[in-house]
Order: sequence, then structure tokens, then C-alpha cells
Amino acid sequence: MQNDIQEILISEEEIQQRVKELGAKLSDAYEGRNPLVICVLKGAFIFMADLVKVITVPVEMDFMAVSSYGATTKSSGVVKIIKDLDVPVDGRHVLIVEDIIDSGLTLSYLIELLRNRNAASVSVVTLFDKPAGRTVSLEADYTGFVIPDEFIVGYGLDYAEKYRNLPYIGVLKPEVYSK
Ligand SMILES: O=P(O)(O)OC[C@H]1O[C@H](OP(=O)(O)OP(=O)(O)O)[C@H](O)[C@@H]1O
Ligand code: HPA
Ligand SMILES: [Mg+2]
Repeated sequence: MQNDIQEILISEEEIQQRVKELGAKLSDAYEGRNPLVICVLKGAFIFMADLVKVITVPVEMDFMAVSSYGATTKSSGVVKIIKDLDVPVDGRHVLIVEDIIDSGLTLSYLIELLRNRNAASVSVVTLFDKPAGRTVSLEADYTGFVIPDEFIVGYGLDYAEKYRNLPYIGVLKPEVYSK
């Protein structure tokens, strides 16, 4: 698995440090609001787990699974709901936890969906933002790292379901895509 990585873009230590900073900001922002924190599966599962441990206000959690990439490095443009939320969001302060914003299609779809379900507020925290990938205009409320126009893997992010368990963010060797 490590042999497929061309370069480590962000180390495990850098990620952990930034997650702590985001947790502190969110704890201040959500003081007294008991947010519903929504993890966008599968990519965000590791970030979600690390982030909620450093948020100091009481939160509730739910999980939604969506997919639009499959075994490619380009979005299909169609966001498929694989698992919906278990709880209603109306009147709730919702915080969407994403691993990456690339084209922006996944998040624009989710934000619209949760607004239509009458959430009291919808905010987004993403660990990675790839502005060069955008096809719809969209910005997160809280961002960990802005990354260059490369397909990254690790810390929850996959290529064809592999590499999610790398503790750092790496760039794949180009030959891996063409195997
Ligand atoms: O801004 P976008 O271009 O929509 O890309 C970002 C989304 O794509 C990835 O999910 P994917 O569809 O690969 O599912 P996964 O989380 O199960 O890997 C990633 O985890 C984000 O949810
Ligand atoms: O760069 C990426 N890596 C992994 N999954 C992704 N989904 C959108 N962009 C990416
Ligand atoms: Mg994926």
C-alpha cells in the first residue's frame, strides 16, 4: 500500500494538530446550541471520530452515506444516497462533517437537502478543500487544509476503496490509476 504513494502531502502530526484547532473553534461556535453533527460516510469517518473527541460542548451524532466517485478520480456528478439519517433535522443546528470538498457536488446536494428538511442552521466543516476541482460555487464554514489539484488518499479518503487506513495524506503514483 505504501509503495503506491508518490509523496506524503500532509503528515499524521499536522493533521492531528489541525483537528485540535478545528475542535476548539467549533466548541466556541456551538456553545449552548447542542448541534447535530452529521458524518458524511465513508470518507469522513476518521475525521469525524477524531474531531468529536476534541469538541467540548455536548453533541448528537448521525451518519449519512453518499457516493459519487466509485472507482475513478472524477465525480460522476450523480450523488447517490446509500444511507439516510436516522433522526429528523427540523429545528436542529446541523454541522456537516466532510473529509474533502472537490467539485462541491456532494455538499451542495446535502446542504440543499438539509435546508429543505428545515434545519435551524446548516454549517460545514471540511478537513480538506481542493478549490481547483470546483464545478459549483461553494465554501465551507471551517476548513482544515487547502490542497493542490491532486487526487489524495488516506485518513479516510480512498481510491477504489483502498488507502482509507493510511494515517497521513498521500498523493498516489500516476501508474496506480492506470493499472
Ligand atoms: O466535492 P465532491 O466532488 O462531491 O467530492 C467530495 C466527496 O467525494 C468523496 O466521497 P465519495 O463519493 O468518493 O464516497 P466515499 O466517501 O464513500 O469515498 C468525498 O468523501 C466527499 O464526500
Ligand atoms: O482527492 C480526492 N481523493 C479521494 N476522494 C475524493 N473525492 C473527491 N476528491 C477526492
Ligand atoms: Mg471515495
